[in-house]
Amino acid sequence: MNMDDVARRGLVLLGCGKMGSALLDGWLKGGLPAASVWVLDPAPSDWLQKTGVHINAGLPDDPAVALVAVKPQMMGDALPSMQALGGGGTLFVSAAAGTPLARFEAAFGAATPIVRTMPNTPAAIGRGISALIGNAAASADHIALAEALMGAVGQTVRLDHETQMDAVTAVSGSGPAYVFHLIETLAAAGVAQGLAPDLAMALAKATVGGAGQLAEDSAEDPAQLRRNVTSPNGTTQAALEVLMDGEIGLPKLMARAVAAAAARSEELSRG
Ligand SMILES: NC(=O)C1=CN([C@@H]2O[C@H](COP(=O)(O)OP(=O)(O)OC[C@H]3O[C@@H](n4cnc5c(N)ncnc54)[C@H](OP(=O)(O)O)[C@@H]3O)[C@@H](O)[C@H]2O)C=CC1
Ligand SMILES: O=C(O)[C@@H]1CCC=N1
Repeated sequence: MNMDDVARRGLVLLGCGKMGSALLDGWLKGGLPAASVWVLDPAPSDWLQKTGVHINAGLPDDPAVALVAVKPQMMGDALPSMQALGGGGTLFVSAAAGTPLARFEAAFGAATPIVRTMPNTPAAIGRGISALIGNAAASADHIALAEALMGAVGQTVRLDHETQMDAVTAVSGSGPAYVFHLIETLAAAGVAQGLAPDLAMALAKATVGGAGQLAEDSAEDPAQLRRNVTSPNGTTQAALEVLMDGEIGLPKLMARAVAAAAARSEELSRG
């Protein structure tokens, strides 16, 4: 099974908020026909209504995939609308944070193939990364289908253990927010140094975007790329002495932030 099967049999998307929209945007841009998509969402956005997908309409009998993208706290209300698809030929994929595979097995039966994934919002431009792990009922074909689906909007990685999902969520699921905050704070710091806000924001966005692309494309690792910018006793060194401070610098701050996100993911999993 691949994206052609998804186009032929259909994809049901439960919840089309920020993450569901980012995924759908990426799939539609990648060529998935709007007519192959059925979305269930109580308040469809203007953007969604313009896409041409089926919205809150009767579901196909045997869609290839049913993807869950509602908040963990909404599962109890939302999952019953997919009940009819459980135990059939449909692969369930969950993008929800802090919601174990066992939660879906309880809703749809342990024989239902379910893949848990953690995507991120750069999926909207085909630059996401999604980690995946399946339940016992998910065959190699099911995992391959989930990989094709998430691979259509970025990179994919397979996990060995579901317990890794808390840390993955904290690094790549939530990670775009940390980077957006870096852009905000870098621009604000430029304004504090006398730059006009528009100019500071343009510099910050291009710097983070360009550095991210360079880190992905370069044969050198990020530590070496950092050293390449840092002239001895120059301007970057002056800044890094602040950022890399052992007590109040970024390493400790980032470790605390990621630990807080992972702890929250684990807490959500316990219900
Ligand atoms: N945002 C992100 O960057 C990421 C999010 N995720 C996960 O994706 C999931 C969705 O998050 P996010 O998109 O941010 O949240 P949003 O609140 O933006 O989206 C959830 C959507 O589901 C809708 N919804 C609520 N109840 C139901 C229901 N009963 N049936 C169908 N749809 C319903 C909501 O409608 P309404 O607003 O009207 O309630 C909303 O449109 C979460 O589980 C989150 O953990 C995973 C990775 C990254
Ligand atoms: O903040 C959240 O809970 C979700 C999961 C990862 C990103 N957003």
